[in-house]
Amino acid sequence: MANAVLGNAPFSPPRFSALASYISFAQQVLSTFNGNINAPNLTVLAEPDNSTTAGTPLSLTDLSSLSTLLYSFGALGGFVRILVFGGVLETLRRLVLAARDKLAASIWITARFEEYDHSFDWMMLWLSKQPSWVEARDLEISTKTFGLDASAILVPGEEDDQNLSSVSSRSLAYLPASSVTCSLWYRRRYMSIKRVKTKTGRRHSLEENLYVSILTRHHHVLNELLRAAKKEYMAASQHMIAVHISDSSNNWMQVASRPKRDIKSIILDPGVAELLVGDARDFLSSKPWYAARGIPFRRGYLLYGAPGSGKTSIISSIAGELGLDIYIISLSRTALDDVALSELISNLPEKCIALMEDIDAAFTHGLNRDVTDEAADTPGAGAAAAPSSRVSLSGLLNALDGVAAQEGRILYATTNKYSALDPALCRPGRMDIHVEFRLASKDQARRLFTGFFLPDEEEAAAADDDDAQAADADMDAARVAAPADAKPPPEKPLFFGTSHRHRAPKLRRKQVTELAARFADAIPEREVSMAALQGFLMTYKIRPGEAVGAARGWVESERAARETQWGRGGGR
Ligand SMILES: Nc1ncnc2c1ncn2[C@@H]1O[C@H](COP(=O)(O)OP(=O)(O)OP(=O)(O)O)[C@@H](O)[C@H]1O
Repeated sequence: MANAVLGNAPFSPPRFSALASYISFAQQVLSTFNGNINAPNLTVLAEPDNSTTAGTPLSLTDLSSLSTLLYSFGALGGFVRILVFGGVLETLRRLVLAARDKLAASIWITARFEEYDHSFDWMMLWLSKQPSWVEARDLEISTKTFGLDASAILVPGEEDDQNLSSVSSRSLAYLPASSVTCSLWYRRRYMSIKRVKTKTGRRHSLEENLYVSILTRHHHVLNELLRAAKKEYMAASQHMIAVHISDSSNNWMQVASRPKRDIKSIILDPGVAELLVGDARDFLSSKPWYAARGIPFRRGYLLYGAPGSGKTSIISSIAGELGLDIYIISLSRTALDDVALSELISNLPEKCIALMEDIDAAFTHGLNRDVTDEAADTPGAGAAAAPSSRVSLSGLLNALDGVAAQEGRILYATTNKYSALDPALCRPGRMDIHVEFRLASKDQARRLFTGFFLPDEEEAAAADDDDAQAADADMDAARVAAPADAKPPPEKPLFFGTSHRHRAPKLRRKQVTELAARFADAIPEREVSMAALQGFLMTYKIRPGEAVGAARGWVESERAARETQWGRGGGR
C-alpha cells in the first residue's frame, strides 16, 4: 500500500508510476515558470518494493517525456488527435472561403445605392423599366415613381383600358422584391439585385439599400449601367422640377416633383421675369469670374410685396428654365436652430435653388400677413403668436454667408413685409437683387384674361362655328351684364366653384382681345392681387362674357370685404 503526503496530510497515491512522473514533471515546469519555486511538501511515494524511489521526488527533464506521457493515456491521445484534425479542417475551410471571396471580388462588382441618394432613384426607375420583372416569380408591386410623374410600367393590359388609365394618375411599377436576391441579364452579363432594409438613426427608421452585383471584371460595365440609368431618369424628369425638404435629422429628401411651369404663364410687370431669369442664367455661367476675384460664388434674390402676386410661381418657373432642383428651407420648422440651419445650408448640392418663403415669419411671429409694409412695423403685431423658430438672425446671417455656406447656390427669399427685414439680411452679398411684386395692374389683368381664355393660339384658330356662336351668345349675355351672384336653379345641387363637366367655348382671338380689354377696364389699378383675379376667372371659366360683366361687382365686393377686415383690425 502506497502513501502520499500533500502538505502534511497523507493520502493514497495511484499505482501508476506514469502519473507520478507526470506530477513530478508538472512540478518542475511550474518551478521553472515561477522562478524556481520549491515545493518541498509535495511527495509522491511509490510501491514499497521499489526501495530506491520510495519517499524521494521524481523529476522529468525533457518535453519528449511529456508527449510519451500523454500518449500513454489512450483517450487523451485520441482527444489531441481530434483537436489537431479539427484545427486543420477549420484552417482549410477558412482558406477556401477566403479564396472564394477573393475570386468573387475579382469577377463580381458590387455597388451599393443608398435610399436618400439620387443614384438610388435612377437605379430604381431603371429597374422598374426592365421587362424581366413582368415574368418574375417574386416581385414587389409599387406605385412609387421615384420623384417622377407616371413614369413607371403600366400593368400589362392596362394601356388598353381607356377608363382606367385616365382615372389613374400613376401607373404600377414592377420591382425586385425586398430581401430577395433577384437576377437579370444586362448586356449579356449576369446581374444580381438585392434590396435590404436596415434600421438606422435614433428613431430606428428603416432605410433601404440597393445592392447591384454584376458578374464582370471590368468597371466600365457598371459605369455604362449608371449612365444608362441616369440618362433614363433625366429624360423622364426633363419636364419636372424636383422639390426637396429637410427631415428632422437634417437630411434633404425629395418630396415632390412638379411639372415645369411655362414662364410665359406668369404675368408680371414688364421686364421683371426677363431680369430674374437673365440674371440667374448669367450667374450660373460666371463661376470663373467669381473665382478670379475671390468673391463667393453665391447669389441671393429677395422677392417682396403683395401676397398672391406670383413670387413663388416665378421661382418655380425659373427652376424649370434653368434645370435646377428646389430645396425649401423652412425657418419655422420645429427643432430648427442655428446649428441645424447651418448644417442644412452646407448640405445643399452645388447648383440648386434654395427657397426661404416668408423669411420675415421666422422673426416677426405675426398671424396676419398684410399687404402693407406698415402693418409689419405695428408694435405688438402678432405678439400673441408663439415663437415657432429657434433660428436667430445672426444664425441665419452666418448660415447664408458663413464658411459652410454652399458655393453655387441661388437663394430666393420671399416676404410680404419688406421693411420688417433687418438691413443686414438685405445687404448685397446676401440678397443681391430685390424685386418688388405689386398688386395687379390693368395691363396684367388684361394679359391674364387673354391667357386664361386663349392659352393656345392654334386651338383658337381651330375653334368651330358652334363654339364661336356659343361665345357670341355669351358675349351678348355679358352686354346685358349678368348678375355676379346669380343663384343656381333650385333643382340642382348647391355648390361653389365651377364644375369641370363643361367645356368653355373656344373663342376667336378678336373676341378674346375685345373681352380682355373690357375686363381690364373694370379692374382698378393695383387694387387686387393676381391670385385673386385668377380665382375670380376660375369661377367663370366657361363663361368669359359673364366674367367681364361681373368684374365690376366683384371688385366692389372685394373692396367691401377688405374694408370690413381693416375695420376689424383697428381701422387701418
Ligand atoms: N403674376 C401672376 N401671373 C399668373 N398667375 C399668378 C400671378 N401671381 C399669382 N398667380 C397665381 O396665384 C397663385 C398664387 O401665386 P404665388 O403663390 O406665386 O403668389 P405669392 O406671391 O408667392 O404669394 P404669397 O406671398 O402668398 O406666397 C398661383 O396659382 C398663381 O398661378
